[in-house]
Amino acid sequence: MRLIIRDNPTAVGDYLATYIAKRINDFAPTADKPFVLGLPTGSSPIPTYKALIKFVKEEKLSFQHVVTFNMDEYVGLPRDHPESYHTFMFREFFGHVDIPPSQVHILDGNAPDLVAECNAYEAAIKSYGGIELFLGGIGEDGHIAFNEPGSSLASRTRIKTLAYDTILANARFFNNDISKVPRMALTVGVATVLDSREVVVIVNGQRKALALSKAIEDGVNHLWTLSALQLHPWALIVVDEDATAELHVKTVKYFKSIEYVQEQVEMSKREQQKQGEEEV
Ligand SMILES: N[C@@H]1[C@@H](O)[C@H](O)[C@@H](COP(=O)(O)O)O[C@@H]1O
Repeated sequence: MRLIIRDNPTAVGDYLATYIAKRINDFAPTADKPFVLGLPTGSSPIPTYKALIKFVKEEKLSFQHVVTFNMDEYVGLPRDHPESYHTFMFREFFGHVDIPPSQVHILDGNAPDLVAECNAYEAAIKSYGGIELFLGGIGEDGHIAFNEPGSSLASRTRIKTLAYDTILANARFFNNDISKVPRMALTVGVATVLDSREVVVIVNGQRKALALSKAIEDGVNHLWTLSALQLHPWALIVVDEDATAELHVKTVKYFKSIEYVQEQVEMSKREQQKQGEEEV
């Protein structure tokens, strides 16, 4: 697992957008071989979405051949409600990039048969050969998607009852009226996320500092479902300075040193390449 620390949420967003754009461009997606991207909602990904939109406007990136799967959706909230994750995604991202709407997948929290809806979602992910990169956010209790504390680390897309802490945290999107926050959601499972070839998670702010330390400094534990990332062969967590508040100084120094060494390696690769080009 790698941990990248940036000064603030905007710098986190810029880092992630550059990272994701490079992954998509290097993949060189086509209609027959689309790039399959998992996406989150919440305030954390907004700076990343803004920076990605800018790349698309500057024609440095295209979502023409990108297929997306969102992490979760509330149950019972009308699709066009301002706080549904459908509305959020089109307002904050899809409405501003060149993705054909037919390539967007978001769970339907109003489906007549919610279990069938979840099973069909897993099947749709499989039909595309799995997710290439899953971008995620976390809750203050360390939940990834809506995999609340105690969720099975082997879980798949399913219906989840929300933890009281999550209902309280999300009340800010419903005029601070707890009674308006849906009690249930559909969410991809921890195993769905772990099946992706790469997982990238955003953690911003001091209120998520404890979750970050539990997830990376303690063992794998279903009470902090983000910790399951320790089992993933290619996981990256990008955080702002505030989110590191509960980490040991040693942990922060260790991950910063890894990034520093990586930069040195890349710099010397670039220099060798330049020298080679000059010799030709
Ligand atoms: N189900 C979503 C999560 O997928 C998201 O990661 C989290 C973080 O929200 P924010 O980024 O606003 O803190 O909110 C909800 O709980």
